[in-house]
Amino acid sequence: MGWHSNKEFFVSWEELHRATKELARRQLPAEQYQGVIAVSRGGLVPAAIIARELNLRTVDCVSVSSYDHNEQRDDLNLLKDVTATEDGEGFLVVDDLVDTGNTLKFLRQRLPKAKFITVYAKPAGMELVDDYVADLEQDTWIHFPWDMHLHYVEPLAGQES
Ligand SMILES: O=P(O)(O)OC[C@H]1O[C@H](OP(=O)(O)OP(=O)(O)O)[C@H](O)[C@@H]1O
Ligand code: HPA
Ligand SMILES: [Mg+2]
Repeated sequence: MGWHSNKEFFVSWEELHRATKELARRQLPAEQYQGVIAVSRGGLVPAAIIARELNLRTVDCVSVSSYDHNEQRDDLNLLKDVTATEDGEGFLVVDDLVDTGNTLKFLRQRLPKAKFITVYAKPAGMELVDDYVADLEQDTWIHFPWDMHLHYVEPLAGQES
């Protein structure tokens, strides 16, 4: 868990789909875009949904690796670059969330003309993103559906002490 906080926010597949479709709706009209760039890996599922809703068939991805320095991920480098565009003009860059903003700060240098959108945003990174659907407090850890598994929970009556 490392730098995880006490508060947790669990996102189901259905809720992620709903929120990402809402994000797509806000990007209309679709004709202003040439394609979508997913920020791998968290942005892959949201980017697929955005591309489907906006009928964009050019989908590229970018992969960023980070190193932990005193719990701050401040040293980023490109593991996989974008080939679909030089500067991001006419492209939507999609990620699952912006937290500290380090990932998007780095990608804005690479793709200065792109529009950056995320499904969720925390306060520290909000100004790095052009649009998002829901904001959460900085000390809330978001759990995405691909990181989870359904499991049994005891009934309330069985939890009485
Ligand atoms: O705003 P930041 O503080 O940079 O944090 C947000 C980024 O961190 C997570 O990705 P991560 O690098 O953990 O990799 P993953 O997408 O492969 O899970 C998340 O998917 C965002 O891309
Ligand atoms: N959840 C999942 N991945 C993350 C988060 C989060 O809250 N912040 C940075 N990467
Ligand atoms: Mg990511």
